[in-house]
Amino acid sequence: MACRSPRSPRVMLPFLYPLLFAPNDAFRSSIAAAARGTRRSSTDASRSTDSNEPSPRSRLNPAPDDYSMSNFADKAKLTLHAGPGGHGCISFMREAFMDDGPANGGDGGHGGNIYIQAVHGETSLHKLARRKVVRAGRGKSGMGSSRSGQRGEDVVIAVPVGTVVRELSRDDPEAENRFLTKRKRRVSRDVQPVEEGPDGEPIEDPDRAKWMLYPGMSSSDMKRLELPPLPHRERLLHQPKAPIQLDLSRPTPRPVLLAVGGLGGLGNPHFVTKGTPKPMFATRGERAMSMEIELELKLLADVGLVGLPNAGKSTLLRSISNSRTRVGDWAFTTLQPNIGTVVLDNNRGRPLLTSYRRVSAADSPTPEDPFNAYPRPQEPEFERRTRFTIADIPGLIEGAHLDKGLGIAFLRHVERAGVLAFVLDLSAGNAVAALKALWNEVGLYAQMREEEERERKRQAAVDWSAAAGTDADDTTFWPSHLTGDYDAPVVDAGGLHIAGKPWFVVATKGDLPNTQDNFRELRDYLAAISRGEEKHPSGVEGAWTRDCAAIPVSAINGQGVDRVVHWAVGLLDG
Ligand SMILES: Nc1nc2c(ncn2[C@@H]2O[C@H](COP(=O)(O)OP(=O)(O)OP(=O)(O)O)[C@@H](O)[C@H]2O)c(=O)[nH]1
Ligand SMILES: [Mg+2]
Repeated sequence: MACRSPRSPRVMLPFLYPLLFAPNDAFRSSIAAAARGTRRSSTDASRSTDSNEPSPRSRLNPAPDDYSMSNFADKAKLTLHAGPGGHGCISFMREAFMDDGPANGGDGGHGGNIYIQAVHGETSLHKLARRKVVRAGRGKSGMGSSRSGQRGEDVVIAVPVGTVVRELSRDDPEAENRFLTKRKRRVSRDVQPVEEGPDGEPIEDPDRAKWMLYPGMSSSDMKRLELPPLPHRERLLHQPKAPIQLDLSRPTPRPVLLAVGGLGGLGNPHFVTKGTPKPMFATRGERAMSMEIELELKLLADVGLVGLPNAGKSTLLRSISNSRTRVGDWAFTTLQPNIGTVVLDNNRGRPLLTSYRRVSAADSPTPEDPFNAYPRPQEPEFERRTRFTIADIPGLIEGAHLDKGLGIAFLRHVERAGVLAFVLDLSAGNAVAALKALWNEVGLYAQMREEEERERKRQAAVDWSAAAGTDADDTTFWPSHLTGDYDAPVVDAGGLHIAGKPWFVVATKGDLPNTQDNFRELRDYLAAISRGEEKHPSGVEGAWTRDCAAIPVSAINGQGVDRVVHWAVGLLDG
């Protein structure tokens, strides 16, 4: 068959087989080296022994544009609007030979609820941060012929595992109304009810606004109309008490309720009595509650990498996981946290390491779970660990805890890691000094977080339960510090929640010349800490100093990195 291409097939050959047409041998050999996976110390031409040769690119020494980056946000503020209930209907049966039939107005549908659920697969809050407002569906109003309105659609907000939810404020008009009605009833029991205002005008009953009157009624009929007491209705789901504080540190098996939709109004058949066979009224649907919440994502990695900028954290992550994080020979290459997964299997079906992790909810780091989002097994369970995750964050600089550089905003991602790995560049000055500087920043950050947490707990001690929902009474409506029984919780200061974690040092760039002495000094310093001769570098009393190790690696060559995996797993298993 004739070739369809108008061009000669020879024209395409250089594109299809570039090696055959390579201009010189250097190009050919560099391709071959890359294909063999040969890794070479690179990066800095001045450091390189053969500075004229361009550094061969590999997975561990990629070009600065060879990386994958996705949108990422670790904070979001959302305004939630639960769905208002649909109104009840005022209607009467009309049929042939029955022009004045019984009441047959349908009930309004309930408003939609808003839930939150932590799921695997979500990795960022950027979509929610952009969305800002979440609305559940409004309940449809009831219709004639006893047709009830449709229920408003529920909304489930899917968030990544590791999201912390905090309620900032809420506005629940119905709860306020219930509280006021309750108080009014209590007052009217003791004092004669006042029927007229100062100008002689009758005071409008606040409950009156909850009724829908037949539109064809004359105004005099409306004035004369005696409305029955509002029916007391229990919601099927109770609005969670304020303030909502959730730590979704594991996937939630079912969605957790945040804001409950308003009840639908009742149709006029509900109010048929002997005295009122044709009620010309029905109730309105409840107004919806709205709430402002703050979401904060604390990525949940097993190991957190902490280091100065350009120390080689991302290269290390690439060397032990399949991460495609960006690597470059300048500070702040990494601008957002990356999570890499280390698979403990050499892909031959045989595990490289045997490791077990505890999966008991009761023993997990006590997530605040007032809504019983997690079923809690009593007995601790162990599960074979087949993988663990590592978080790589932007480098920390001195003063990071004062928000210098980028690191502080991301330290929260390593805050909850089980193990901290300090990555130190052996070729960049004294490693001991660098370790002390890093621990100093981390320690100060930890203290700052604890202070913040204390402040939050102090705020949470204020009981705004009347705004929370249905069971308001006089003593709980006012914040408890105003009623005099406020007692600030006492929390230990000192940053132990981070300094108490197991940690080790990865001394990287060991392939560069003149790094041995630096490593030796670092190793001796860590040994002295383990023996108790030196203080923990953070200076925090009672910090973890059991077995402080330094592992020399050359991440760019993939040398020594297996030990990092073994050591991390050893610490994770405890
Ligand atoms: N010679 C040598 N160079 C390395 C090694 N590890 C990393 N590098 C180089 O050091 C430079 C910085 O590496 P990165 O992994 O981007 O460092 P980082 O700590 O993630 O930097 P930031 O994201 O900016 O904090 C890159 O040019 C790497 O190629 C190593 O083991 N040996
Ligand atoms: Mg990096």
